[in-house]
Amino acid sequence: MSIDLLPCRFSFSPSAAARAPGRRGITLLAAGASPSSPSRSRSMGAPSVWQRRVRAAPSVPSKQATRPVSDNGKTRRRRRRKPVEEKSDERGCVPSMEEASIRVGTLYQNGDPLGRKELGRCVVEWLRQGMQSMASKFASAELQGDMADLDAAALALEWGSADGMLGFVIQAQPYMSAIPMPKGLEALCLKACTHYPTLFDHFQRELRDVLQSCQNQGLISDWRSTQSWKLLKEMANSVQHREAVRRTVPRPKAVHGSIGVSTNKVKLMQSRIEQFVMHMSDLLLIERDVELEFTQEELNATPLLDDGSEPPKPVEYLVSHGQSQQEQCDTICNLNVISSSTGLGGLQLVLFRIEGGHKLPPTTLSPGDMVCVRTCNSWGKGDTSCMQGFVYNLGEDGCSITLALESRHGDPTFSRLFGKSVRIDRIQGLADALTYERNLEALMLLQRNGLQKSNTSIGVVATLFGDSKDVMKMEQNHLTDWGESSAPDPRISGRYAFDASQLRALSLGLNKKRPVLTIQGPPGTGKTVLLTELIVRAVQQGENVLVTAPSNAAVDNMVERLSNTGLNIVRVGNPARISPSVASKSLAEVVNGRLEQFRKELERKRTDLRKDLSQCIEDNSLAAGIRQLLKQLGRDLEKKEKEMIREVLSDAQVVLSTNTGAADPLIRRTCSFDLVIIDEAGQAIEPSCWIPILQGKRCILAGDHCQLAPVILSRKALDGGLGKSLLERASSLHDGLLTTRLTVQHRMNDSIASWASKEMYCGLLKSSHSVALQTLADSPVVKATWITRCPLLLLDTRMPYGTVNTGCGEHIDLAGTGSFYNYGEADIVTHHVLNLVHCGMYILFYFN
Ligand SMILES: Nc1ncnc2c1ncn2[C@@H]1O[C@H](COP(=O)(O)OP(=O)(O)OP(=O)(O)O)[C@@H](O)[C@H]1O
Repeated sequence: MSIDLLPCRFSFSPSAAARAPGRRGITLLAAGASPSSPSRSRSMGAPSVWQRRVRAAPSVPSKQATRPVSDNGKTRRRRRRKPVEEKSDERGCVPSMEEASIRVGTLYQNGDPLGRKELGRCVVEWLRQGMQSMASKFASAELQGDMADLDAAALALEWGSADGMLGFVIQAQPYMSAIPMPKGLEALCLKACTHYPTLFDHFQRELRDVLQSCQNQGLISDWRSTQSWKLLKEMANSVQHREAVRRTVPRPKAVHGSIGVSTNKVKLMQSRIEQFVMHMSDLLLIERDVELEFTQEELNATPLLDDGSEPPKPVEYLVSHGQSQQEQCDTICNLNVISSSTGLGGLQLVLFRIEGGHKLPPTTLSPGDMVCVRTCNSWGKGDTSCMQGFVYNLGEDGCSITLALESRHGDPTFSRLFGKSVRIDRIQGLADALTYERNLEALMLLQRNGLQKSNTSIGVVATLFGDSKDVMKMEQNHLTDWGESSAPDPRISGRYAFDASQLRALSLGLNKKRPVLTIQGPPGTGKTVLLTELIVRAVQQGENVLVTAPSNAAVDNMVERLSNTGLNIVRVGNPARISPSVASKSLAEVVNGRLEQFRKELERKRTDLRKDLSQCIEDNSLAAGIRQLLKQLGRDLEKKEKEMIREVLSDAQVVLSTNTGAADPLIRRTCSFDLVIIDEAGQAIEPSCWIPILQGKRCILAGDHCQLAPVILSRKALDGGLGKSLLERASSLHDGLLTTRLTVQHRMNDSIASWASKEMYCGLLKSSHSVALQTLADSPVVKATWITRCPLLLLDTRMPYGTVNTGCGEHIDLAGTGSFYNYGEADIVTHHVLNLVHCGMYILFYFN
């Protein structure tokens, strides 16, 4: 998973670890924050399983320092590694032909760590270096004293679960990808670095070495009594861990019977998946590094007070005189934590007020905005470590703001907020650690489970990674069917008179035996209308549906459309990011609504018990009993909430979330879906689509890859293919078998549509006769003038012979943003819009 697939040179340099995130400016400490490559000088994230509790520490033992030390303090060199190190110095670690030809498929799948025999020395050495870097990071946290903040029990608990083990594998990836893979052995490396027992084995060994080295340097007295080692042992003793590493029965092999193709073909598919996963993981990491870099630039760009003008009263100054700075930067300084409570889904809702009871400065922050939260000094200068959160709401009194944070009490960074001055900054491009982790996790699940018999989406995976012959074979074996559905005639719809291309899409989409359908629809061809109809009919034919989209706005749009269909729908997601217009369908609101009575009753009991407690004269057993009862009430509420969430989700006919949101354990653990529908799929990167897809038996992707593509910041990731959506990839597979096109647009005058049709859609986009000739003047509220009768107006700012009109030349922004300005053109557009408004367009717009 390295970016550059160079032949490996195993001359380990401590720089990989020394350039650890903690050395650099800001360290993002979001809950679930994921690591970025520790060896990339530009990256700044840090391992999340660890980092959730452990801040990146600067000093990392070097290779010399990590040399094993015997208990008597003398250096003991590990004999079995010596030849590798010596040889690699001479010629690099170039695999032999024999090694390079090791078939990944021949590796056994049980829980024993993979050894040198299976992996070969180059891969073993590669693993060693990656795990050494991770172990060094962990040990340095111990040296820094940050381990004291660790909630060891919680960490052990987390580790001792299937999720925790997967989490460990994910956390290890950046360290592994920081080390170039031995050339020709990439698939083997990928296999090894996703095999939990192997990774754990190497990590354990390296941590021991690092700690021993610290002892040798006099930095710790006894490596065995360090917290990190004890914690590791505790984890290793957990039942889950032991089960995972001692599984002697091989994992169920990919069963060709369930997709009807030969074992060899399944192996080929698996190796295609592995290559895909490796490539995408690389690209995700590259993109994440650039996001982090961008984020840091934004954070660094947040202006601080001018050093030369020291204000006498810093808080007053910031609140009054510093308003414009704060407003401009969407920053609020000098906030204090007032209270915190747990919201649905485990989010911490933290209420902040400005010190001294001042009003908040004017701000453009609004609910749903992503912010960075950190402590600051009285001059507003922010700390280097920050947490990620969302604006939940702004207090009506204008003095408070509530943020939803994913971090919890007990997390060092979270706890640090209490009693301190806090500042929050809106960061437009704040790298979302959780999204990165979830995308990566989806890729790993695809690789690990994609072709397992137990995987409900095996048909989808086989279709998207098999060749055309495989797809034909699946059909011959009656496992799939690519024809139209035999469901009730889709022409009978109370809502729309669908055009022929829409009817075909409906019919294909309702075929339960079709694993994949992509619906490509140019603008205005009725994708949203069609999906709504499809969902209603899918539910009618007994399917339960997961609907996702890359953005919250697109999901909310679908929620709105489905709201009046009578279906039982639930919108899952961060309440702060759900549009108020559909909040009534959100999981939080539905659950809260159903629990209202229970809560009231519980509150009444609590009040009575508190009254009783206040009447206890002594702190005797009666008082203790009452306190116990109060605690029990809290537990009852938590339990009831969980039950209710489960009930609401399993009752729902349609669950809606963003692609990333579909990884929410609430959905994963509670629901299984017959059909997954991804709207605006042309705007989603492929890894994110695998999050929902792996949760359903079949999938439908709708969108238009000729419109907006996924937003990718890194040129390298874009060139590598991260910007190519699954919609686009699937449309070109199997001679177009997976795709259908909507060809009639129902929105605009034909003069507009035909231009788009010619330029973008090979002339295939036609206009519905109901709109083909319509102009603004046809509206009863718009005055008919030449402007409103003109369906397409092109304003050319050039003079005859090509010279540009005065004032219409382009100017580059002198501030160096790279933006261009054209005041002349802006004037012309303003003038035109004013003309339209005078003709009544405002009223038309208002009613439309
Ligand atoms: N069969 C139809 N008959 C009449 N009107 C239709 C039909 N299908 C779609 N429309 C109308 O066409 C317009 C565009 O539909 P819709 O928003 O579903 O298209 P879309 O493909 O999702 O658009 P976009 O690409 O902008 O997202 C809407 O006003 C819708 O009511």
